[in-house]
Amino acid sequence: MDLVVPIKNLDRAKSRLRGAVPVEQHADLVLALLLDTVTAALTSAGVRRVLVICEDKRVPDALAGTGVECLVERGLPGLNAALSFGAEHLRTPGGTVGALQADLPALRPADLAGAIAEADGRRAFSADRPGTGTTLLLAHPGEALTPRFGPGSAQAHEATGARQVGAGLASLRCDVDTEDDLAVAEGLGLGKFTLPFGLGPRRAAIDAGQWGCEHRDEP
Ligand SMILES: Nc1nc2c(ncn2[C@@H]2O[C@H](COP(=O)(O)OP(=O)(O)OP(=O)(O)O)[C@@H](O)[C@H]2O)c(=O)[nH]1
Ligand SMILES: C=C(OP(=O)(O)O)C(=O)O
Repeated sequence: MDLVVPIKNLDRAKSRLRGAVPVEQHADLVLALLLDTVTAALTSAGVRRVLVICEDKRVPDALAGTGVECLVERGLPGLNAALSFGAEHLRTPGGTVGALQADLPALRPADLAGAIAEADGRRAFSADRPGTGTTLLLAHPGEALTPRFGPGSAQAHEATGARQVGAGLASLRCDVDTEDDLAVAEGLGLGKFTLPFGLGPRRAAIDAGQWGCEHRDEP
């Protein structure tokens, strides 16, 4: 099983998360979410290769030495095109390709392995917490990925013949689009890269006077 993970330009990515941290740390937070996701994925049973498709040269630099592969794309027309490009790069005869979202900082390798095992070689997807989006898509062995990510992608993937897996696997379903999502992920247990951006460490830094004054409770 080989997984492709898409990430756009770090300054433009995760716009709904803007303001969760001081503006100069936004790209670092996006990168931290990615690093926790892909390093967890690479240690999951059943996962062989993890390939990040990015738009930003800071990403391959940050992934150096992790074992996660990376290609910088230029000008592909959007998320699904980037995913298909990566999946075709990974595809081998009879091998399985999948797509994993880049914003799963609480991901536990056992949860990803559990979803892959539950799919048992069938085309499958895992929904996000609200149930409308997709955090993981697995193709049928040997077949193209045929991604349908975007608004309402859970239903769109179901319509392509994918069955839902991992309904009870919280860390796989917890994508982080908003500051509230970050708090939920923190409750599940953030990976080491995202941990410093959680509310707990930030609260401690605020109390110690080491955080941007716009985040202080008192003026
Ligand atoms: N390589 C690549 N990645 C993309 C592209 N478009 C979106 N992505 C990534 O695909 C994932 C889902 O993208 P979106 O839902 O559009 O955006 P987002 O960055 O998660 O967040 P918002 O800006 O808050 O919507 C994110 O990891 C994006 O960074 C693209 O054209 N190329
Ligand atoms: C693109 C998707 O997710 P998000 O907007 O949460 O990144 C999706 O779930 O298909």
